[in-house]
Amino acid sequence: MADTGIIAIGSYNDNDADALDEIGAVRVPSLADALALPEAERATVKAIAYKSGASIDGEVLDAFPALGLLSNFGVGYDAIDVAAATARDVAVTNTPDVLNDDVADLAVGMLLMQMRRMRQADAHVRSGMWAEGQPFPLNRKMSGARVGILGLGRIGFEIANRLAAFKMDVHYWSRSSKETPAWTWHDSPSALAEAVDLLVVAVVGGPETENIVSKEVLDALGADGVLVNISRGSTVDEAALLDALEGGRLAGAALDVFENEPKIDPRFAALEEVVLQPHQGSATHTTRAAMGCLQRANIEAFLKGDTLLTRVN
Ligand SMILES: NC(=O)c1ccc[n+]([C@@H]2O[C@H](COP(=O)([O-])OP(=O)(O)OC[C@H]3O[C@@H](n4cnc5c(N)ncnc54)[C@H](O)[C@@H]3O)[C@@H](O)[C@H]2O)c1
Ligand SMILES: O=C(O)[C@H](O)CO
Repeated sequence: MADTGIIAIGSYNDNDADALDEIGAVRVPSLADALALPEAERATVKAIAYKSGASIDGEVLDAFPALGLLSNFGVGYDAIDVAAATARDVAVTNTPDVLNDDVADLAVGMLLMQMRRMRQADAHVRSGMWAEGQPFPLNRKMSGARVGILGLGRIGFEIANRLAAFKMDVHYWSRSSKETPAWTWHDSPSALAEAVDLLVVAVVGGPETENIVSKEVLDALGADGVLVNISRGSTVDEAALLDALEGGRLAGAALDVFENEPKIDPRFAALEEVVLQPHQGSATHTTRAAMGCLQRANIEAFLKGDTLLTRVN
């Protein structure tokens, strides 16, 4: 174990791996590998650079008794039991804001891809059907539609801004209404779904929002409805979503996140009107580099005793 007391858990790209090596982190591929380190080595760990969806609870934290910082690579920290960390004086940091644009861009792109059937249109051209004179069937207009954003946080706000530029009638649900006079607040997810045709989920994951997009919400969205999810798979009742799509009670979906990633329910792949993405909302070179910098900046601040940049507890 390096004497810096830093371990990096997870799969990092080459640039991040080099930068982590430079600050003296010991890299291990998974949480299980970190837990398998000898007790004497785990006892020296002061800071963890974390990049994994594996759950960290109190029992895991107890395996690192000298831990003071858990620096998460990602804005969403639903895999981490923050209350358990706080109870053990472990600070938790994340990587907010630097990824807002990319995630919002992907959400808008997925919606456009679903509505204009761009995946099917691409296949139509490649297969030679267009060249043979077969027209591609007409599809659905996106500009001007009624859209709902479930969770008007940092990313939700960026999505709403982009969709407003598509001349959409923007509605939202958040626990409280915001200073956004041009956009309409609703007092429940179902009321929001009732008012719109397209619903974009941008709320946090975790126990409090589990299945917040319930069967009731999907029914309220209705047979012309399209659901976009870039939040976490846990926020949508996936069984209800699959039933609604298969039964024609929802027009389509565009999903970047799933309940059981990356081994998603095979029923999704059989659905023609569903766009599937491999949880790649923030996955551009630029943004991943910024996330890595922020993760390491928190570790460096912690080791120097400075104020953490993006603390969540
Ligand atoms: N697909 C991707 O690659 C990707 C990338 C980044 C973030 N995300 C997800 O997007 C989420 C949102 O990120 P953000 O930076 O906009 O976060 P944020 O904290 O700024 O916004 C989250 C929204 O959820 C709401 N919220 C928080 N706790 C809630 C609760 N208990 N009940 C109901 N609503 C609650 C907040 O009020 C806010 O509207 C992340 O937590 C993460 O899960 C996904
Ligand atoms: O929360 C995030 O930042 C993304 O989902 C990457 O994990």
